[in-house]
Amino acid sequence: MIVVEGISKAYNGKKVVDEVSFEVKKGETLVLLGTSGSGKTTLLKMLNRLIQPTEGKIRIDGEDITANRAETLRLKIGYVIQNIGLFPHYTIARNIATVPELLKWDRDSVDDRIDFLLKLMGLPEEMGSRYPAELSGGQKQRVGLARALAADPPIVLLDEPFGALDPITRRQIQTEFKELETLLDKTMVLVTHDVFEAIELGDRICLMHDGKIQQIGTPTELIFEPANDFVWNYFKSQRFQLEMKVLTLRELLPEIEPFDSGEGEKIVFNEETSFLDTMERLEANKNDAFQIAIFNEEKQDMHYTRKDKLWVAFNKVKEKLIHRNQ
Ligand SMILES: Nc1ncnc2c1ncn2[C@@H]1O[C@H](COP(=O)(O)OP(=O)(O)OP(=O)(O)O)[C@@H](O)[C@H]1O
Repeated sequence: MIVVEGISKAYNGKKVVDEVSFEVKKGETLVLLGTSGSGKTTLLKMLNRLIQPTEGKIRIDGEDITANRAETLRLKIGYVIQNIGLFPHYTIARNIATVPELLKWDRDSVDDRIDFLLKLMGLPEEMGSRYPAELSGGQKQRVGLARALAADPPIVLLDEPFGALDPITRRQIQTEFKELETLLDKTMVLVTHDVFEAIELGDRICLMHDGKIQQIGTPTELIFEPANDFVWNYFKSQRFQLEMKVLTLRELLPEIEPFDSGEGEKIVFNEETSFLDTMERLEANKNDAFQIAIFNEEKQDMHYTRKDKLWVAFNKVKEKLIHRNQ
């Protein structure tokens, strides 16, 4: 667990991070979202002591992070930096092996770990002997993540980990990232200025502006219960799509009228799929004569319905959320 208490950073007397406090629970992903220059990267770098705060305290699992040497702290914190930052003169394998080698793992364990991580990231084994310049942007990004995970750190900090990727690759890697089992129990803090990425990956979002937290909460809270005008305006231009993105089929389920014709094509969705992703997948399917099956993993149960009934449920749930907050 990470506890940040009244952290500030000032340059030339101006606070670029201004008395920020929050907690990140074990296994939780907190996204730092905000406009350019709002202090996200500075805040992230204070968590692994790359930047020294002007005031405030940071504790990890109860211990002040300044209690030990910065190098010791960094060994348990994986870090994916902006623009990937691979060492150009090292092979991919050596890049991935950086931290295990610092930790003086034996050769066989390092080699096994490299093989495991290349596989995990969907990269071919032969890539280990290539150099960063011989990889595509998406492949480099995967290597950057593999390197951060190399020594299996309990905490991972990610600064724009999918920046510099085209939107299609970006989305694909985000989805893969979300499904990586290795990351399930990790405590993560991720910086992005991409609102959809924040909703996709964050358990909670911390929206920053001018060095201050404007709101911290679940994606649904930020969209449907904005704390102030800044938060409302920040999401305004994409509001409708964002409403579709934060609501999952699980949240709509109580309002979805069942429909089962018993025949015809069925498209199966997991409950955790967002309404936006559901609709995009349905739009891509030209044949309208299908049924929708929503799978509830806990109950191992299927809920059958139709596209128009999903829209009705979405509008009902949205109305309820809006009214609750008036
Ligand atoms: N070493 C420094 N000296 C002076 N000012 C700095 C320094 N580092 C950062 N700043 C300023 O602090 C502010 C916050 O920068 P930071 O990089 O944390 O923002 P950010 O939210 O991560 O932005 P971006 O999304 O553009 O990366 C900016 O105004 C920046 O110019």
